[in-house]
Amino acid sequence: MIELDGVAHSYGGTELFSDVSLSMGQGSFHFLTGPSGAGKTTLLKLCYGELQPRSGDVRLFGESRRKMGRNDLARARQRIGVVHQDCQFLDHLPVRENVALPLIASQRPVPEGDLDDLLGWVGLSAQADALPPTLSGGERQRAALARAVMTSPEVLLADEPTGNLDWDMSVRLLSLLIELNRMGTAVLIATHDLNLIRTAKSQISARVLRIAGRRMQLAGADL
Ligand SMILES: Nc1ncnc2c1ncn2[C@@H]1O[C@H](COP(=O)(O)OP(=O)(O)OP(=O)(O)O)[C@@H](O)[C@H]1O
Repeated sequence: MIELDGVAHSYGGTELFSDVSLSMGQGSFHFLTGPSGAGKTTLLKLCYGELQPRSGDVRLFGESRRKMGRNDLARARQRIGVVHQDCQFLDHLPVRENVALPLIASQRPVPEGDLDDLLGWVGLSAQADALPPTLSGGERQRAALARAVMTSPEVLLADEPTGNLDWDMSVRLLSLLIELNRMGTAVLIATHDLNLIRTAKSQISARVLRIAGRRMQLAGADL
């Protein structure tokens, strides 16, 4: 579904990484870990076509990113859900409208029953009419996850989705991501949290990739 083949990326002439390859197939589960600044967010941006690689190829659903026009890219991105690290919301709109935004923005109808189900799934039914600034960190992350899956994406990319959460809330969020994966969504989570990775690996089969020193490798068996 998403493939990176010998990809390199640099900012302002400084190479961040090179020769990175990754294949996210249907129903796969990947973790991406590595030190701060190694390029995890950048790699996620390459995976959803936000950035073009300096060299190598990125294929989204079989199509090379280089050959995709704006409409092709928009179509591919409708099949990819992204939970961003900073999970921004429109603060003047209630949670339910924020969650529905991907449909509203692409002028698609919002099935209210599905929206209610989704809010229930992430445990935010009681907060549906609240404004984002009143949410806790865990509630914000769950609202961001609900928004990312509103369009039933085939792939979900999550950038540090448990970044500011306590352990119980991290495990709760992880269980939602695992449930989504069991329903067939390919999932990639960028995280520093090795305990989270170990917890996930006790429940599902996941590949753990580590990006460091400008290269990406499979992490050791202890992870
Ligand atoms: N648009 C940009 N222009 C220039 N440099 C950038 C840009 N985006 C990121 N960088 C730099 O590239 C490096 C990698 O950033 P990136 O956010 O991909 O790392 P990361 O592994 O996700 O870090 P963290 O774990 O701290 O979130 C950092 O040194 C960052 O400052």
